[in-house]
Formats: sequence, structure tokens, C-alpha cells
Amino acid sequence: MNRGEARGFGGRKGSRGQMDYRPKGESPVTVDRSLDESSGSRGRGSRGRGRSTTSWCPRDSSGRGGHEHSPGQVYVQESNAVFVEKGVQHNRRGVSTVDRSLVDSSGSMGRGPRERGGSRTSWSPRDSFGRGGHEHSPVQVYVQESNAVFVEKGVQQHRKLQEDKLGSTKQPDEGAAAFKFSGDNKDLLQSSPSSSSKSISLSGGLFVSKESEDKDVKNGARIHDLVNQMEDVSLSCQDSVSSTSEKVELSSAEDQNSTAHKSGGEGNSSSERNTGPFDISLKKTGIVLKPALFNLNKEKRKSTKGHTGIVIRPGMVLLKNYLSINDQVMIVNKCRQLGLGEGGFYQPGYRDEAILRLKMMCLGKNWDPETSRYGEVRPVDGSRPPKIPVEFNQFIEKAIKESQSLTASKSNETSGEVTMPFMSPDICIVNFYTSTGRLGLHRDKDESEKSIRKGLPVVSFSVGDSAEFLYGDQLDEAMAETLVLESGDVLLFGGKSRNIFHGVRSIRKDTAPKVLLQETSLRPGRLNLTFRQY
Ligand SMILES: O=C(O)CCC(=O)C(=O)O
Ligand SMILES: [Fe+2]
Repeated sequence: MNRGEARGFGGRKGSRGQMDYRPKGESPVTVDRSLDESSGSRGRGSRGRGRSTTSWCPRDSSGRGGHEHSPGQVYVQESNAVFVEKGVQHNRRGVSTVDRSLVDSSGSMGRGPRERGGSRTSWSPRDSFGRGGHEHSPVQVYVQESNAVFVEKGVQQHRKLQEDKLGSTKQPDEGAAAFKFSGDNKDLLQSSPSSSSKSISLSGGLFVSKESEDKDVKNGARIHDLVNQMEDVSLSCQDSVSSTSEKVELSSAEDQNSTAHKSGGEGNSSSERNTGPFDISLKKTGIVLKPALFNLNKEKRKSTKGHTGIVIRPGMVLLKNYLSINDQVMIVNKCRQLGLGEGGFYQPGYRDEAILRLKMMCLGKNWDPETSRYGEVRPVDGSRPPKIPVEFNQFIEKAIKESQSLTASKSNETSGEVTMPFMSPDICIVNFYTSTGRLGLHRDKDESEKSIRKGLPVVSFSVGDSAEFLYGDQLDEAMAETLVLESGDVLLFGGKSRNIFHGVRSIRKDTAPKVLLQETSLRPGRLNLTFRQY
């Protein structure tokens, strides 16, 4: 990894500050999997279990099957063909949409994504690079419904997990509820209205959209920055659980001392570095109220829709909604626990003037931003990085296998080239971004030469608030694509995409699943884990 290369927007590479906000076109191809919400039988506890045996049924974006290399392919399991047909009808009305929940249980039409993507009727087909037309779209969508049998399994697993939880006062039944409820049902592919030029957001459906024009790029970016900074000043319980009136207090020495998020600097001043453990959770006091029923219902709907696999480009796969709420709770709690101990979260400094606007912790090996090297200890304090929790490994293994089957089914290569090689992680970099957090475009290229030559993938988990993730082939934000990564998403980039430039432009405030916040008291922001093999 060489994240110092260009980390921090507005850092030393002049081009990074010059964002292009020009519109690139929009193309909604939504896949809404909320077929059978009322039965309650589509819980996501099965994700990762037995997925490699699933037979995918290719569909193109207009719902036709059997097109081997059809652009914008949407893959759904055979049993859901009825919805594709419904989607086709919808399509024929002139919107490239495969929507299987035209009227959901709340009685509303369709889903939220269009809120950000502009008018539905103005959509036109685009691939992930913003090009028009149906030809050669590099985006494929795979939809898999979960199996009800795993719901119970998930509940049991959740209950067990509760025993390990830090600071939990929950009853087992709440665990069951938590398992069923997940995040909001937002965009699958959507624009990022405030900033990006080419934006893809994915959640429960797929559409590729363009940005609305922003004429004053620099001012816009500055305003965006200021807004983020102001948002962080008002850190409160509403930031994490909007519907509650619970009292929240900062819980670590650093929380109380640091002005990182309040200053909007994400803790980059020397006085904010290494001042003590950073707690990714907020300590709660007083009565804890549950999130509003409305939010829970929305999250429930999302959790019943299974996950979606999307081949973004060769070697790059996004598994939407892949980690269940249970998984996410476990990940947050583990990270919190490790983050408070030796080698835990700290504020990394600058690298070549590039700002690291995040808290970081390394697992397995330490990555030093000052030298861009891996080592056994963290030079800044001599601490040893904690081991990667074994619980995490199962997710990596399954995610890679699933990505392999997705890329294999898409690929027409007979050369035997491995589009997504397997890897066993011995490094995990855990980042926590508060609302003003960001990470400049960079490549992960400090792993061993062999690892990079083989294209061993980086596997990235997103938990908490959504992020605008940039990626592209050049160190130039204006040329970069945007993916909105939501809580529970897993992104893999290996093979031909192993060396992509990538970064995080911004964190979308108040977008984390409410149940996750309730279960973990995760502070406002985003937890990201990237696994690699040295
Ligand atoms: O937060 C993310 O999504 C990306 C993190 C990343 O690129 C890194 O840690 O190297
Ligand atoms: Fe990276």
C-alpha cells in the first residue's frame, strides 16, 4: 500500500483539488428485491452460506435472459424471474428499471434512490463510466435472495454474539429483532449530488447516474467542507440515533480532549496525535430509547432483500448489503475492543503534506504512513498490532469465492486468467472516518511485490455511515468514478483492478443503519476495514 502517495484531498498533488463536477449521464437500472417482505422469509442471515452453489440466471438490463455478454446484465435467481418480467413492463414505460417492489409494504412507489439522482423520467442508460447506450456496459448486477432457513440460524448466532458484546444491556429477544432489521433501502447506483462527476451508488437495485452540474467547483468543494465541519460540531445523540433522546457522552480520554471532529481537522494537528485511545463507540448514559418504528421498518425491508453482487469492472466487485446487521455489530464491537488496546486506533499524521483525515489501526502487521512500509511494530509508539480476529476470515473467504463466481460467469475469457485470485489476509487496516473524514486518491501498493503481481485482492468492509468512494486509473479526481459504499457493503479489487487509484471523498452524515447504532453506540462516522495479503 502506498496510501501516502496522494492521501488527503487538497494534498500535495495539485490535480486532486480540481474536481470535475460536469454531468456524465444517468442510467437507472434498479433491482428491488422486496418481493416477499410480508412472509418474513427473506432474512439475510444466509449471506455467505452456500452462495457459491447458487445458480445465477443472467438477465440483461431489459430483463431478457440468455445474453452471454449482454451489457448491463442483471443476474437474478430463476425463482425471481417473475419480478424481472414486472421490471420489464416497468422498463417499457421508458425507464431502465427492474423494480420488483413497485408498491412496497409502506405503500410507496419504488425506492429512495431517485431522491438524489434527479428525475426518474430523465434517466438514460449509462455504464459505470457514464457512457450512454446499452453497449459494452461494464456493470453487471447479480441478485441473490436469502434463504429463510438462515434467519433462525442468524438469530441464534446473534444471541451468542451478544454475550461478547461490550457494554450490552440487551435482552436476547432484542437480538432477534436486530438481526432482522438493517439499513435503509437507498440507491443502488446513484449520483452524489454535491460533488462527484461520475457517481455510482448501489443498494438493492442498480442505476448509474450522472452528476448535476456544479459550476463553481472550488467554492462548492469548500462549502461542502464547511458544511461537514459544522455538522461535526453538533455531535449529539441525534447524529447516531435520530429518533432517540438518549444521553450520549464521549467515552475516552481522547474523546474528551480531542477537538479533531469539532475543528473539522479530523485530528491532524500534532496536539491531537497519540493522545490516548480513540473509542469508536459513544458511551451511553440514561435511558436508551429505540429507533423510531418508521426507521426500523425501513431497515427491516432492506434486510429482507438479500444481497447483490456487481462486477464494477474486471477485478472489481461490489457485494452490496453483504454483511448482515449481526455481522456489522460483531465487527464494530471487535474493532472497538481492539481499538482501545495496544496498537489500537490512533491519529496518523501527514505524509508528504497529504492529510490522513481518519483514525487508524492496523491488524496483523503495522503499516506506517511515514515510510509506506509494513512492520511488526508501530514506530510512533512502539506498539504491536493486534491479530486479525478469526471471525473476520470467514467473510473474506466467502466474499472472494462469491466474487470469483461472479467474475467467472461474466468473463468470456478462455485463457484461464484468474479474474479474482484468492488470498488469505495477514494485514487489515482499520480506518474510522468521522463526518469530515476523507482519504485522498492513492494505490495500495506497499504489499509484497508478489502479492501485487498476482493481483491478490484488497477486500474492503464498510460499516456505519455511507462513503463516497472514488476510483479510477489515474491520480486525478476529475477522472475518477464514484461508488457510494453503504453499511454492510463489501468491495473487492484484485486482478486487473488491483492497482486502481482510490480514496474516500466524503462521509454521508446520518446514513448508518439505526439498529446498528442502537446495538453498538457507534459514533457518527464510518468504519472501514481493508484486508490484504502481504
Ligand atoms: O475507506 C475506504 O473505503 C478505503 C480505505 C483505503 O483505501 C485504505 O485504507 O487503503
Ligand atoms: Fe487504499
